[in-house]
Amino acid sequence: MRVPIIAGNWKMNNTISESLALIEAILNSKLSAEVEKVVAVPFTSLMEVKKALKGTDIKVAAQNMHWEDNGAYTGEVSPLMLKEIGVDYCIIGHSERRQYFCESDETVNKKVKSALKHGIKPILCVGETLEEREEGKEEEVVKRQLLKALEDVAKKDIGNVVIAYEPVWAIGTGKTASSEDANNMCGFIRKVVGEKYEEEIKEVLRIQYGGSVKPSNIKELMAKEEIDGALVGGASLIAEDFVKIVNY
Ligand SMILES: O=C(CO)COP(=O)(O)O
Repeated sequence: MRVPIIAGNWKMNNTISESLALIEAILNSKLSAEVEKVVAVPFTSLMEVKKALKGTDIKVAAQNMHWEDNGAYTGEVSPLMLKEIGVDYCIIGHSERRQYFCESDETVNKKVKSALKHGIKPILCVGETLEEREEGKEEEVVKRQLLKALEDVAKKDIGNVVIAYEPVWAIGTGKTASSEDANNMCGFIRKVVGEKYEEEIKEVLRIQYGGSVKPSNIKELMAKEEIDGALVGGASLIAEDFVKIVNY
């Protein structure tokens, strides 16, 4: 049984006080205990949000990290710093980081390995652009991203990796991949990872869909065999919507 995992990616939104107000609003509602819940908040809010969530079953994620423990990397945040705060997960390789901040398959791989080494669970993002999909290359692109990101990742660690399939053209655009397309790609991801490791991995690997997930489409997505959760952007900034998505 794969426990469903719904994560809100706040992106570059919410100051510390705004973050705490959103957490308070979320905690005012009853959230399903059967779903693993994660909020990926800006670095500046991590510590306060972690404290505010103490005693709840909501996990905290960073949205990025450097792969080195420390060093001359001005402006970067290391896994040790995240670990001390008690961060549980870290989003790695989000398409916005690939697109705007030169994140490559190589740096994604370094970050995934570093996160695992430090006991931070990566939420590894993969997904094709519209152009790549129109050229029929979506599987080729996602397979390349996956195999490179998981290079030298040991079999014993793979159960701690969550994969998020986020087609770039569906992010923040209001366009959702059809539940069939999302399901097919999540199935393809499961197959690729199963081939790289072993068949049993397929049973435990959790794969999220991300891209314009809303209260109105979550049920249909989660009903699909291969989709184990969602990585939610815009809708996770509205407490009521996030709660509805978690309680799908
Ligand atoms: O990028 C996303 C989550 O990481 C998806 O964002 P939206 O839900 O705003 O489309």
